[in-house]
Amino acid sequence: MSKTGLLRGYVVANWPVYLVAILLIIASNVGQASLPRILGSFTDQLMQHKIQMDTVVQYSLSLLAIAIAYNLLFGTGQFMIMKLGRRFEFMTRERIFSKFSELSEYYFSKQGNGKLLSYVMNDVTSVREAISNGVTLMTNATFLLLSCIVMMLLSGIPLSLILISVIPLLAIPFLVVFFGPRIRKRSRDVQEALANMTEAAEEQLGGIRVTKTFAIEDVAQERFGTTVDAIKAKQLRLVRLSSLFQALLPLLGAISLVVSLLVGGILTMQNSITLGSFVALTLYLRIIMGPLQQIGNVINTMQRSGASLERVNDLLLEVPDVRERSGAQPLDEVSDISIDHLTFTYPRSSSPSLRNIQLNIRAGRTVGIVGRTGSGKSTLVKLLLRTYEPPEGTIRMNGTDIRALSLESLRSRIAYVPQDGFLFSTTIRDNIAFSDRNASLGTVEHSAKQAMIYDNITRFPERFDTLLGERGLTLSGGQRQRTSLARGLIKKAQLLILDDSMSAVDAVTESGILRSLREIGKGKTTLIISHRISAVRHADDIIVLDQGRIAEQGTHSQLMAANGLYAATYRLQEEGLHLE
Ligand SMILES: Nc1ncnc2c1ncn2[C@@H]1O[C@H](COP(=O)(O)OP(=O)(O)OP(=O)(O)O)[C@@H](O)[C@H]1O
Repeated sequence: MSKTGLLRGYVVANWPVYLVAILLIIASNVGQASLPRILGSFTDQLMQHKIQMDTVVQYSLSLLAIAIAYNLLFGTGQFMIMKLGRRFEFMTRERIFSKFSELSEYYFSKQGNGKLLSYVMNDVTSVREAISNGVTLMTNATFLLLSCIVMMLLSGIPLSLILISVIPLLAIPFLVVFFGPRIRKRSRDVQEALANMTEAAEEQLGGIRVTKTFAIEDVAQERFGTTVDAIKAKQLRLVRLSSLFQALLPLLGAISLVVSLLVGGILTMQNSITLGSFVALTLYLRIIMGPLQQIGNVINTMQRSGASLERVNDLLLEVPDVRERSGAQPLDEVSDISIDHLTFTYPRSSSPSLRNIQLNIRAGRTVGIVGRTGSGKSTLVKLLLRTYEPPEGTIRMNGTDIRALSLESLRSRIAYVPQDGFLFSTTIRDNIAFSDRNASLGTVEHSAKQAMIYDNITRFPERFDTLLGERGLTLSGGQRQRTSLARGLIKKAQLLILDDSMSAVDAVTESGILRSLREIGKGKTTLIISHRISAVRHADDIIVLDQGRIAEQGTHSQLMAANGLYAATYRLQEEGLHLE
């Protein structure tokens, strides 16, 4: 797809409708362009005192018929084009959203949500305006102009007079060529500044609680002000240029009217042309002024939307970092997982986050992963889920490289519970039954019990139908974490990964959840990542990560006997518990 392929594709797919709409607009213009001719001939008959009452009525009815026909034809054509524009808007928003679902975490970490929202809102609207108003006005202006010139010739106005009068208009294409690209460039700058502002607004709103607790509203305001100032400057640059362009076109129209008055007036005085022709000529030029103003407007809009269209196209052309190979195999079940010489460096990072990891996880076992913050625990999980692509051949499930598996089958076999489980603005029930919308209330309740959140939920007046988020209740950090845990536990997956998912619960609740996990974990492979040794001590195998390497590995008792990093951490945490 080229830079404008999205729009071209749409227009090509809908060409019959566009064609009919454009023909209707053209027909309406032809009708309107006959007005001055009729008025010119009326003037001539008036001058020759040939006018009777029935002629006056006839002329009036002709004008009325033209007006009605114009409105019907133009209105229908415009409606068809506007409708296509709206459809384009909806379709593009859907395509952008589906692109968002395709793109990987790395892309989102580079862009920021505000910028992406700006694509969906500002850019798509701008393109829609151009293809709705733009196509209508451009067709209208071009054909009204052409029809007027043809009608002038048909009205018996001498060709030389028409040519002299329209000479100033020949400058229009040059102005378009000069101003067009410049307006487009400045429009792109404005759209990018708008995206930055949306991003800044989103960030400031997201962090408003932190800002308030630190009492630094002034600093936040100033930061936001800087992004607004950037838009102001860029928008001013754009407005200056587009206003100049828009003013020049009617000026050319006015010059052409002056020329026609001057030359036409002299010719009329010399009786070289009739008064009717003179009236018709000036009326035609007057009619042409409208389209000229419109063309300026439309070209401005089109240049602006051209910049937006390029941005939307760039987004749609973005190739996801993690993508499925052609012929990707489905993963039927997760049995053994083998990790072989896995070294991984994040795209914008200079040093590896994981170094030479060698690990075999047998089906049905529970593996604990502990390690200091930043030791690479979550990175390992992200690679298992292919949130980031692991190097070729380093992670295999049932002997198959996970890069050869279909993403959908891989992820649907894994229930992943992150530390900060995002909850949607819907009911608690819907949040828990996220992977299976048809799960019965009984199943949802069972998972809530396993995640030790059931009692909290039943204390809310609306129990599982309690709304969360913007229009509902705000859960505490620990409640949120356990609701997210219930969402993971309900998923019928063979591999369960808990990534520090119990960090915000107290020791008693944690031991309750661990009891449930031992029950749920039967026949499942479970990975428990935690800072707290209490969460992993009963695991079949425990990995201690340190600076991206496996520093120690064994059961709790083996690691305690080894008296290394694990044992030291255990003693420290036990001490902490006693102090509590
Ligand atoms: N998206 C990213 N881009 C670049 N570097 C990253 C990214 N995510 C994590 N890192 C880096 O990779 C290293 C390991 O991070 P990781 O999140 O895996 O640690 P962790 O052991 O899970 O830490 P914690 O216990 O604090 O969650 C850290 O040095 C971190 O800065």
